[in-house]
Amino acid sequence: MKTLLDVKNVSKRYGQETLALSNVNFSVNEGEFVSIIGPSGAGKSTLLRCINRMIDATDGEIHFENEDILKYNKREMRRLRTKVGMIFQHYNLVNRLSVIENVLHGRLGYKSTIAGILGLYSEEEKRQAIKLLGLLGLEEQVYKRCDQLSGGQKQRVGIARALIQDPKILLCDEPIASLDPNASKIIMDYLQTVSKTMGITVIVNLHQVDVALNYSDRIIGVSKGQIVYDGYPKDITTNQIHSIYGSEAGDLMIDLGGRNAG
Ligand SMILES: Nc1ncnc2c1ncn2[C@@H]1O[C@H](COP(=O)(O)OP(=O)(O)OP(=O)(O)O)[C@@H](O)[C@H]1O
Repeated sequence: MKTLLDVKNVSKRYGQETLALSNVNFSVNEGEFVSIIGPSGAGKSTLLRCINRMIDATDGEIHFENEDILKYNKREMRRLRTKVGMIFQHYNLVNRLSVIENVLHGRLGYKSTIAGILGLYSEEEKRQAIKLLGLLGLEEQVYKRCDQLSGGQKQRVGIARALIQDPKILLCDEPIASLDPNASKIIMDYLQTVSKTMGITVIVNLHQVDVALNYSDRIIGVSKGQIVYDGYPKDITTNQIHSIYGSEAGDLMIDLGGRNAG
């Protein structure tokens, strides 16, 4: 297995008081599906934002395809961003634009500013957008405005927009937090398909422990900015879930099927 991402001794401070990440270490292999779980404020979003350099880690190294991305200049950062697809809780779509226009925005990282502003996309890019929307079950929605879609459909547009970048990795920050259980299942199934059939690595921040256990190759548990679990879903115990969630654990409905009690 080839390592795609290697996070070494990463810390992130906001101002003087908040140490959001403290000496975080983990690596992710190509094609792996990893869920990051932990209570509110544990540092999950901060971690994803450091990986795509939306924010800068205060300390440590982040290697992506064996290069330290914290040393990247602007041009290298632009190249990195085309390889990293982002999926957001609130979709981050332009609601007044059509579905296909939103998907094509995923190509902007490959274009000059002028071509981007003028919305100049090739026929091949448009064909690819329509193909991806078809794969995500949105063939009927291609020319609709995004504000006419359900939450689950919007998130599928978000996935299509990320995939048209031709990414190596998808970073998904609470992708199902605004969705009902049915729509959530559809989104998680698509993310799993992306990982298994396209070989794209997926890292997903999740609040729902049961979903993380069902879908992931690996679980990373974060508490107070530190990794407190890194292993297979099948090996996680109720005690470990309690140590990840602390006092919030009692509110979680976790069914480990009696396998890992203790
Ligand atoms: N821009 C910021 N400025 C200052 N502090 C911040 C900022 N963003 C996050 N924090 C703090 O850093 C810590 C980690 O926050 P983060 O959003 O990464 O946690 P999280 O695990 O993603 O939480 P949630 O599940 O609620 O989204 C929290 O204490 C938060 O208040």
